[in-house]
Amino acid sequence: MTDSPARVLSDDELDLLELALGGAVPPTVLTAALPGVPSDVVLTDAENTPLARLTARPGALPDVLEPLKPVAAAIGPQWDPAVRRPARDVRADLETGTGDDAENSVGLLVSEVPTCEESDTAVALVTGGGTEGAAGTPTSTVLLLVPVARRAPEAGAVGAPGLVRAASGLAATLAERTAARVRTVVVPWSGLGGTALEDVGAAYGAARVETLAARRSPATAAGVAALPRVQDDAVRALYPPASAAEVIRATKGVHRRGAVVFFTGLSGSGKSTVARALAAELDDDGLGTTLLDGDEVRHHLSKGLGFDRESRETNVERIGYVAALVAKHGGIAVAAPIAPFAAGRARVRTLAEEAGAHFVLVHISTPLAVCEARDRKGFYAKARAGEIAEFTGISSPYEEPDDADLVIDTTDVPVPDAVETVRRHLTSLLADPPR
Ligand SMILES: Nc1ncnc2c1ncn2[C@@H]1O[C@H](COP(=O)(O)OS(=O)(=O)O)[C@@H](OP(=O)(O)O)[C@H]1O
Ligand SMILES: Nc1ncnc2c1ncn2[C@@H]1O[C@H](COP(=O)(O)OP(=O)(O)O)[C@@H](O)[C@H]1O
Repeated sequence: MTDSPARVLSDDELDLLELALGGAVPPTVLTAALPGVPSDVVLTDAENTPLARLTARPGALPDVLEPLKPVAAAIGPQWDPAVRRPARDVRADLETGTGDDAENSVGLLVSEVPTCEESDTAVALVTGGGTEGAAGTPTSTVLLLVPVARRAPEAGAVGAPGLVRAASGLAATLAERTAARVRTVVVPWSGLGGTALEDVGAAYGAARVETLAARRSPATAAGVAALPRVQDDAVRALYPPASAAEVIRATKGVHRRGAVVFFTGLSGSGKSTVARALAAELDDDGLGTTLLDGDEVRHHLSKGLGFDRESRETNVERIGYVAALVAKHGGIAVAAPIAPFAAGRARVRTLAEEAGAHFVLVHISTPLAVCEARDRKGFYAKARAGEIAEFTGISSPYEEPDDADLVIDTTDVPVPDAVETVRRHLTSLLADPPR
């Protein structure tokens, strides 16, 4: 770790950092998007993981970007390392031409779930039929560029995992209907930084870039825009008004009983990693999920609180209060603080139950030795050296839960398995009828 000042990046800024680290945009684009950034700064995620260092050469704006730790990967198709690759690696593949052809390549931007019309457009673009590109020459290499943001999609919109799966469907269609070599490439993209998505696509190595959704005909665009209304109209045509209102309400999830999924465990045990991946999976299942990550909460809800027993109890109580509020209105709250004390955890269970919500206590029981060996943030080394007081597991206690609904040791349980265990448990609870 370095002692340079740290700057915690938002989800959108993290997307831009990942692009810059991968060589898709120059570091100056990142610098310009971080107003007031000092000339030597460590960029971290919301969990304080030092991801990169940004420094300035004399007399210039910061434009030297040095990776420190890899950006943590969650699970889901959008995080598959086979498709979420740095721009420079994708470009190098094209240029060294292991069966690829950089000169005769096209990048197809799949920024929205492709319609039938766009599948046909993509085939036409690749075979050279009826398009202005490449003068009728079939394209030999296709990059299906799928821009995905970390931030949650708007309610009702297809999220990142769904978009990647839909793009893979298009890749299969292209492989079937054309002779081109097709690769799906996930591009971290929040829109921040002012660079055009087409230019970012070009930085992945494609000779030209086409945006599929921009080629939608007015009729298709209007059809897509009208879909939610059409669905409700179909319900109204089948049911009398009072029944239709109930059917529409039910399809929008208004009646669902909420839940609080509360992770507890040592620092570095894997709470955030599993909780984040779980929240993304639940979102993808259409269950609106609110993530209350331990470290992130301390930047906002619990800003200024320390790590003495009383401050920790206050912190956990606040998390429990917000989580119960979310769950009371049918939402799913996923919280991941250390929550070292049994009394605080019991209080959260009570708050959730009083809100009529399900409560799941997940103990991430990864042993101290493993957490310390991971030391992603360098805190254990500092705690051992006496530079951090009252550090959980070193100089402050962790009371092991005896009431956990699930106990998962991530030493030998991979992230997807841990997520699946919690998801299965939660899904069976949510199958309960509403209150
Ligand atoms: N003294 C001390 N002890 C434990 N942890 C410390 C301390 N100082 C800072 N940190 C960082 O803060 C994160 C834990 O905050 P929490 O809000 O989860 O803790 S608590 O529930 O209030 O006990 C924890 O984050 P995670 O590693 O994500 O658990 C640490 O990075
Ligand atoms: N099976 C696993 N489950 C969760 N995290 C794992 C696993 N294997 C390795 N890790 C790593 O352990 C670290 C856990 O950190 P984090 O999720 O921030 O823990 P916490 O939130 O409990 O402090 C991450 O760097 C993660 O990549």
